[in-house]
Amino acid sequence: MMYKMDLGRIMAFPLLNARYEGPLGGLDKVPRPFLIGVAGGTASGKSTVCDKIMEQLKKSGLEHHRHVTIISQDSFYRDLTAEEHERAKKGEHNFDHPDSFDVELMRRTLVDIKAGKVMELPMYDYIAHKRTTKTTVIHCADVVLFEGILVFYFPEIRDLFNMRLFVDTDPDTRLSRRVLRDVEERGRSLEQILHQYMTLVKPAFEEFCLPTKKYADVIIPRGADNIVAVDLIVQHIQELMRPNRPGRRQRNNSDSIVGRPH
Ligand SMILES: Nc1ncnc2c1ncn2[C@@H]1O[C@H](COP(=O)(O)OP(=O)(O)O)[C@@H](O)[C@H]1O
Ligand SMILES: Nc1ccn([C@@H]2O[C@H](COP(=O)(O)O)[C@@H](O)[C@H]2O)c(=O)n1
Repeated sequence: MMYKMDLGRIMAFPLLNARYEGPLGGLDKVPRPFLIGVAGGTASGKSTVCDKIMEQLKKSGLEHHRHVTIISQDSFYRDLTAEEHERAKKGEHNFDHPDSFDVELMRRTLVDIKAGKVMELPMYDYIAHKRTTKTTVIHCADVVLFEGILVFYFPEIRDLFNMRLFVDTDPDTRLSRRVLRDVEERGRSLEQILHQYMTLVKPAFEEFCLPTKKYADVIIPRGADNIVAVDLIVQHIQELMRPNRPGRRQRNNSDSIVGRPH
């Protein structure tokens, strides 16, 4: 019998829970889905890097075999109280603090995704400051990219990743991109953006996001402009997922890929 479990608007359909082995038969020891965490400051290019990785995995002809999905940590913002909502409208709610996220929901959802469950995740509306009725469905994914400012902050989330990337873009570049994006796409005034940035976003980046860079397997300077880094990452994923790869094994969380920074 199919039943629907409501996880605070994140739904799981356990009937469809059978682990998808795909056209390649056994997966050897490479975990599927292969879960990649992508962290970095606001407007560093996390989403753009994820898009490039997905695009290149598809371009390489793997689309017949590989399903790639991108999820945003923003789908896991806690619901705001009426009072918090009023503050958010003035750029005075701290969306960059770890307490802004529903970490347990995030963890359960990622664990379910790793277990092969079909999930439907709500998308986030930055104008209304809440999750929308629009959803992304995740099923049969071979590679899942999970991007967000604090995806490496929580140990219980960090430890779930098979690969960790940190997008390291100059703060001036990030601020200028954020201003343009938030005016164009998130319905913000310049004054509100700068006030929120200086009082909340920048201090939280320095306190909570930047220190998590040390957990990355690969640091990507300049984000999606760094074609070499993106190419190397894609090649590595392809190599890991190549069928019948000799010596393929489950990655230990302490393994380095290009070199773990200290
Ligand atoms: N390499 C780049 N060159 C120019 N603009 C970029 C570049 N990377 C991202 N952007 C733009 O900057 C903004 C933030 O990028 P995005 O990938 O959404 O960052 P994040 O996911 O880290 O917030 C977007 O408007 C995007 O189009
Ligand atoms: N209602 C919201 C929710 C989040 N933010 C800001 O978004 C940033 C995270 O998204 P990125 O794509 O930039 O990584 C974060 O810095 C929050 O300040 C917001 O302004 N309003």
